[in-house]
Amino acid sequence: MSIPRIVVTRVLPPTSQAALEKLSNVEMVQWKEDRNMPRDLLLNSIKGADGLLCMLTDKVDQELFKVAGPKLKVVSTMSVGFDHVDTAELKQRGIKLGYTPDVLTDATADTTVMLLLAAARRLKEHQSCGGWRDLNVTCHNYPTQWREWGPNWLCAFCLMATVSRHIFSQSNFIPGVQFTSKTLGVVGLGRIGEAVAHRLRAFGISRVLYSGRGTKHEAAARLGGALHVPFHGLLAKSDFIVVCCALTEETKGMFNYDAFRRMKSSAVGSGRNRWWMVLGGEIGEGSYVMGAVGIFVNTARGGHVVQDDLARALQENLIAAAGLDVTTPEPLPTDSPLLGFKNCIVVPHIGELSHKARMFVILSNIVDLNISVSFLFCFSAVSSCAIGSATTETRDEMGHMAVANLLAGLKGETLPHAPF
Ligand SMILES: O=CC(=O)O
Repeated sequence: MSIPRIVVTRVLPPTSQAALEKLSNVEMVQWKEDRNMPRDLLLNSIKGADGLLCMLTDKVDQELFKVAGPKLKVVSTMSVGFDHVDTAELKQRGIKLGYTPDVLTDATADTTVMLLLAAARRLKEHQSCGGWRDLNVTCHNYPTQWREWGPNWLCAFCLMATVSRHIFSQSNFIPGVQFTSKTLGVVGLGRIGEAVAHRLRAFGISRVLYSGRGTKHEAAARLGGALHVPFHGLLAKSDFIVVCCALTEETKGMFNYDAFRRMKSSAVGSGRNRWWMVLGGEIGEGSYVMGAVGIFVNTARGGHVVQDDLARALQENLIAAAGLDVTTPEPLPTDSPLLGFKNCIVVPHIGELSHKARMFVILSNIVDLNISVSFLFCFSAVSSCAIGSATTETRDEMGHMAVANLLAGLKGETLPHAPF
């Protein structure tokens, strides 16, 4: 019997890489550079291979299966999502699929809460601008001078802002909003969705709504009675919306202009909120509003969102703020309008950061806590960005699971972690 040939598209986290390197009786082609394996090289290498260990950034489509040929027995992806794999074609060819569920639930849920907090408390604008345009600060750096604390600083006194418009001229800071007594809408109450809701209950969220296929009685009960509602109901009733579902034909583009239009918003400037303008007279776009809700966070897949529609919704103040871990494409081009909004915080699906970029993020965050700037830098610093699961523990575990799936598949055994 010939030695099985495997293709591994990236260097794995240290301990699973070591395990991979110890394998005997396999012929391995591994892409060792700290960027995605070029497509033509992948196609070239996969010819006649028995197994593929890939990342969420590798497209495993008809073309790849065709080129691989009949020997391919297993595709092991080091990710929980497998929307990059053409599962219909894979099944038809009798190829097994391995993935890495569960281990990244906590890390991704933490990232979701981090983004929700950052968006809800307006971290990007408050931190980068110090709250005072009057001091001639730019929005991408620390202010040259911090304003002293005051009782109305960055707070939601709409009328007062109008009266003192000369003081607040041009400032368009929307105050933060806390979670207490608010409603959370979870799109997809799977493992990650439940973990997010569980965490946010501790922050004082009073009601959890969820949408998606079917009622999740057990998860709903664990959350103290989460309510299953239709998607449009969730949009209309939730103060915060988190996307935690898989990307499928059904969920692709589900957050379009119409969806954003249906979300709650207390941001000033949209037609629905004109009463604020009436009340507030001269209040400009995005001025002070009490408790801005209508916050959208996506840590699932960029494909859930029609990005131009999100930009338009932010532009028109249809929603109060957004937090994104995932975008289309990844990395997001540095000229994307989404990066320009003060109320849109974007982090690069940090899974595949290079060590250099990772160090830069860590250092810059520690040194000056300038999240927006450091992450922006990352976009241009690395070729492949994918954060949700980027903790050392999670990544190591994912690597081991991916190797175990690959080996089981090569031996024709049942994969330890398979989605179907
Ligand atoms: O996004 C991360 C994953 O699917 O593992």
